[in-house]
Amino acid sequence: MFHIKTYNAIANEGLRLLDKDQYALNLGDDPDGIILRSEKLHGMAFPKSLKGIARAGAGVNNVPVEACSEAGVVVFNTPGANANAVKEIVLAGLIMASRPIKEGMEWVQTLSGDDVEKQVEKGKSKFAGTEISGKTLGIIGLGAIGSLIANDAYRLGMEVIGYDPYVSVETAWNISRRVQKAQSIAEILEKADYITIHVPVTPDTLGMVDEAFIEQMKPGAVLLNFARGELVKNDAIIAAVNEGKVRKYVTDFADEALLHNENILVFPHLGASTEEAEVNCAIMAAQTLKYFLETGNIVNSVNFPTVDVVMQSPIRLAIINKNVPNMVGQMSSDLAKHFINIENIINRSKGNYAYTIIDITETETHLLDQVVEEIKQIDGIVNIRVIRK
Ligand SMILES: NC(=O)c1ccc[n+]([C@@H]2O[C@H](COP(=O)([O-])OP(=O)(O)OC[C@H]3O[C@@H](n4cnc5c(N)ncnc54)[C@H](O)[C@@H]3O)[C@@H](O)[C@H]2O)c1
Ligand SMILES: O=C(O)CC[C@@H](O)C(=O)O
Repeated sequence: MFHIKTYNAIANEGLRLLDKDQYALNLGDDPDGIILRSEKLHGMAFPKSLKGIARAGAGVNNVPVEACSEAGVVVFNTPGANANAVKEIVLAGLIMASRPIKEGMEWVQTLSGDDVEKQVEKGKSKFAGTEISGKTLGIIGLGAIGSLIANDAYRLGMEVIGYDPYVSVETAWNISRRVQKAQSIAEILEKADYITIHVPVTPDTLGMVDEAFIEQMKPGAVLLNFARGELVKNDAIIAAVNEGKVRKYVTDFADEALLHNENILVFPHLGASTEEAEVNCAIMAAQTLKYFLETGNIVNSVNFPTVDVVMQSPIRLAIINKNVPNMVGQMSSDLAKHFINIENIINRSKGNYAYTIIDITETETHLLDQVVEEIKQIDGIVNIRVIRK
């Protein structure tokens, strides 16, 4: 029986994939796996039982990924599962930044009398806006979300220019050839009337929108941030909005300092909040975690390499080890010492850690226990799991 702890509202369509005869949900303090959305796990002491954490979403900055690697906990996310939801809200943000729709709708509710229609026609000029068609949209980060926005903004009549020095080949294939490729962020800032950012928070991107970034923007440009609050220095953007250098700042990340400013549109982290995205993310998170717990195979991990091998032997050893020389040699020789036959072995690394799967022939329990203990003693082994078919 695997124990799974959940945080935040995880759609039932995902949770119901964890069959009741094999999985217990939110029972006890020793989970094998965690499924969460935006709950912050920084500072959490990991129970020894914990093997995997699945983020039902794209960003993993609420999970202490490095500490997870050290503890041998595999962290997964759900690439692309909520991208369409974010794309749609960004398109709404582009239009809301261009036309005072919300203000107009609030005003119309204040009217009364038989001549509401006449009052509307007389007063509506205060709510005229501009169009996005013909304007230039700069996109920083052409991943799952940025690439969808690029294609649709182009279809809506915008000139689109994108910057992403690490774009994946798969995503690049999906981006319309009409989307121009910028060589630098400076090129985007020089040309764009609207700038939208879709990069993860990393040491490189943290606070990327600062005074120097804003200084390079076209006067009166609009900035949209549906990626993460930490990417933008709030003091800098508030000052720029107040001075009129930035026409509007549209963000999905609330902070008290951003509220009650007519030129800052704050959404309550709604980017992924659609029925479809919540279901997609929950299903992908549950499937990925289940696959890992049951087979040891890793897909969609942010801290360990993809290792996806059909299990053809009765016993699998799934080992997390430091990425240092001679780990596989030492593990193999421990098995050889006990005349245990290896049917398949694979070792892949990602950064400072590696994952090794060793499929072996049927082995008596006492012998298996002994060899597992010996492998655990090898310097550089983080943890080892025995999975039976
Ligand atoms: N508002 C929300 O509810 C919501 C929902 C989903 C995702 N997000 C945020 O959006 C981010 C992007 O999501 P995604 O699904 O598109 O992820 P993704 O991994 O598919 O795309 C991220 C892209 O950013 C690029 N990138 C990384 N560093 C860069 C840099 N310095 N300059 C330019 N490009 C860079 C990568 O190459 C990649 O193509 C997530 O990390 C998350 O923080 C927010
Ligand atoms: O779960 C959510 O509502 C937000 C998820 C989003 O921030 C993400 O990074 O995918």
